[in-house]
Amino acid sequence: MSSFFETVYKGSLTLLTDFYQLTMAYGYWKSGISERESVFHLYFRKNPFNGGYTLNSGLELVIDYLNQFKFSEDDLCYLSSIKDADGKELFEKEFIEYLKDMSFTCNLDAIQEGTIVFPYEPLLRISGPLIQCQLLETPLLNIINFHSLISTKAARVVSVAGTSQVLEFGLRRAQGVDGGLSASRAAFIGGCSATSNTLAGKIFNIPVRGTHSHSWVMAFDNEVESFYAFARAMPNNVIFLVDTYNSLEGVKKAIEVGNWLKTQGKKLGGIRLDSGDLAYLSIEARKMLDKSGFPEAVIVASNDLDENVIASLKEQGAQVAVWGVGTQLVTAFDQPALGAVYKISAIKSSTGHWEHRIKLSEQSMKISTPGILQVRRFSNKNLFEADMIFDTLSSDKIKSSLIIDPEDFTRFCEIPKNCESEDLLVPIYREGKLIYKPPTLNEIRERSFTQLRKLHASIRRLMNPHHYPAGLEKKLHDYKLNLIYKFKKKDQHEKRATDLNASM
Ligand SMILES: Nc1ncnc2c1ncn2[C@@H]1O[C@H](COP(=O)(O)OP(=O)(O)OP(=O)(O)O)[C@@H](O)[C@H]1O
Ligand SMILES: O=P(O)(O)OC[C@H]1O[C@H](OP(=O)(O)OP(=O)(O)O)[C@H](O)[C@@H]1O
Ligand SMILES: O=C(O)c1cccnc1
Repeated sequence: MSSFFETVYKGSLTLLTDFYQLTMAYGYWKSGISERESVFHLYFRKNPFNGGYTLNSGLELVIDYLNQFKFSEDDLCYLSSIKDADGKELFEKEFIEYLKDMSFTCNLDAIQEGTIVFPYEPLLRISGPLIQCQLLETPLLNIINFHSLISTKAARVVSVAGTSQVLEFGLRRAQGVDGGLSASRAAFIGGCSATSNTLAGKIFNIPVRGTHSHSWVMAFDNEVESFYAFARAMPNNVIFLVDTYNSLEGVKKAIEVGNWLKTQGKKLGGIRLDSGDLAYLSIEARKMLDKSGFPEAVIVASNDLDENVIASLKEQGAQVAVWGVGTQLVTAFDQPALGAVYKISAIKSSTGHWEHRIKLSEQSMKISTPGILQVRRFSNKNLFEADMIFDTLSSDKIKSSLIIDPEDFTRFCEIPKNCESEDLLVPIYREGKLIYKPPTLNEIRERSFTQLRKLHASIRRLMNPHHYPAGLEKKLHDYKLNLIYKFKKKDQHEKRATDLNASM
C-alpha cells in the first residue's frame, strides 16, 4: 500500500494532536523530565453496540503515522507564532529547536489488526521518552478509536449476512474525507467484500463495486430505455436499480433487457432494490427472475440497512444475495465512538527504577491499571477461553490462574487447565525502528474471520451476548487494589489533618 497519510495529506501530520499535549510537552521539557522513560497503554472500557466483542484495527495507519512523525519547518514556524496572554511567544526558541531534532524513538507493542479484543486490554503499549508518548496520545486514539469501531460494526453486519455479501456504500454520508477513507478500510477488515469508495480502492487495494443510481434512470425518457443504455455501455456489469418508479414493474423491465442481453451472449447480473418492503419485494422479484430463466441474477438490497434490519429481513425470508450498507455502517450510527483512552501506567524514577502509576476515580471502570501490561489469551480446541491481563514488571512468570474482572472484583474465573496460550501484544517498534512487517489487508481480513470463528456463538450474538472472561491476573489485581487503598488511606489521613488544623 502507498502511505495513506502521504497520499491524502501531503504535509506533516505531527501537529494532529490536542494543543494541551504541546503545552504539557513544553512543561516536561522545562521541568527536565521530557526524556524520562514512561509507559502508556491505549484501551477501551466497553464493547461497542452493546456487543460481546470488539474487532481491533488501525495498526497499519498507526505505523504510517509514526513513520512520518517529525516536526516540519512549517509546523515549527506555526508553533513559534503562538503567543501567550502577554503577547509573548508561548514556546521558547530552545524548545522549538528541541522539537526540531525530535524523531520517534519509542518502543511500540500492539495487538495485531483483525484480532478480537475485550475491554481493558491494552491495544497499544508505548514506552519511551515521556514527551513523545504524551504527544502521541491524541493521534493514536484518533486512529484506533474510529478504525476498531467501524471494523466491529462491519463484523456485526457481515455476521448476520451469513453467506450473502456485504458491500460498503457509505462514502457520501461518512464523517468527512478521512472518515470515508478510514471507514472503507476498517469495514473491509470487518468482512465487507468491496467498497463503492474508489479512492479507498486505489489506496488500500480494496475491491470496488457499483450499480447505478436513480439519476441514471431519470436521465432517460423512460426506465426501460435507461436499462438498455446501461446494458449496451457495460454488458458485463449489469445490475439494474429497479425502484425508481415501481419496483416490481422495474423487475419486469430488467427481465426484458436481460432477455436481450442473452441474445448478445451476455448475462443479467441482477437487480437492486432500494426502498419499500425489502422482504416482500425480494421474494417476489426472486420468483419473477427464476420463472423467467434468470436464477443466477442476484438481488442487491440497500436502504438504511444495519445488522438488525438485515437480521429481521433474513428472518422474513428475504431473497437477498448482496447487501449494500452505507450510513449506518460508516458512521457507526448507534454508537459514534468507541471511547478508548490512553493512560500512563509506569515511569522510571531518577534512579532508574520503574514506578507504577494509577489514575483513581469514584467510578471503578475509570481507575487505570498500573504496570507494563501484556495480554495472554488462552484457547482450547480452537475456541477462545479467557484472556489474562498481567504486569510484566512483577508477574512475568504467571503463577495464578485466577482472573478478576477489572470493574467488579466479585466476578472472577479460573483459566481452564490444558489451554494453549498466546501473548497478544507483539513488538512493532524498538527504539523507533520498525521491526514488524504489516500483513496485507486481505491477510488482516482473513485473520478477522478466523478470530471470529474462535469466539463462542453466545459471545458473538447481537442481543445480550455472554460476557467473555477477560480480566486482571490475581497478582496484578491485588497490587492495584493495594495501591488504591494506599492512596485512599493517604487521602483520608490528609483530609483528617486538614480538618484538625481548621478546627484549631
Ligand atoms: N420487511 C422489512 N422489515 C424490516 N425493515 C424493513 C423491511 N423492509 C424495509 N425495511 C427497512 O425499513 C426502513 C424504512 O423503509 P421504507 O420502506 O420506509 O423506505 P423508505 O425510506 O420510506 O423508502 P424511500 O427510500 O422510498 O424513502 C429502512 O431501513 C429499510 O431498510
Ligand atoms: O442507505 P445507505 O445504507 O446509506 O446506503 C447507501 C444509499 O445511498 C444511495 O442512496 P441515495 O443517496 O441515492 O439516497 P436515497 O436512495 O435515500 O434517496 C443508495 O441508493 C443507498 O440507499
Ligand atoms: O453502487 C451502488 O449501488 C451505490 C453506491 C453508493 C451508494 N449507494 C449505492
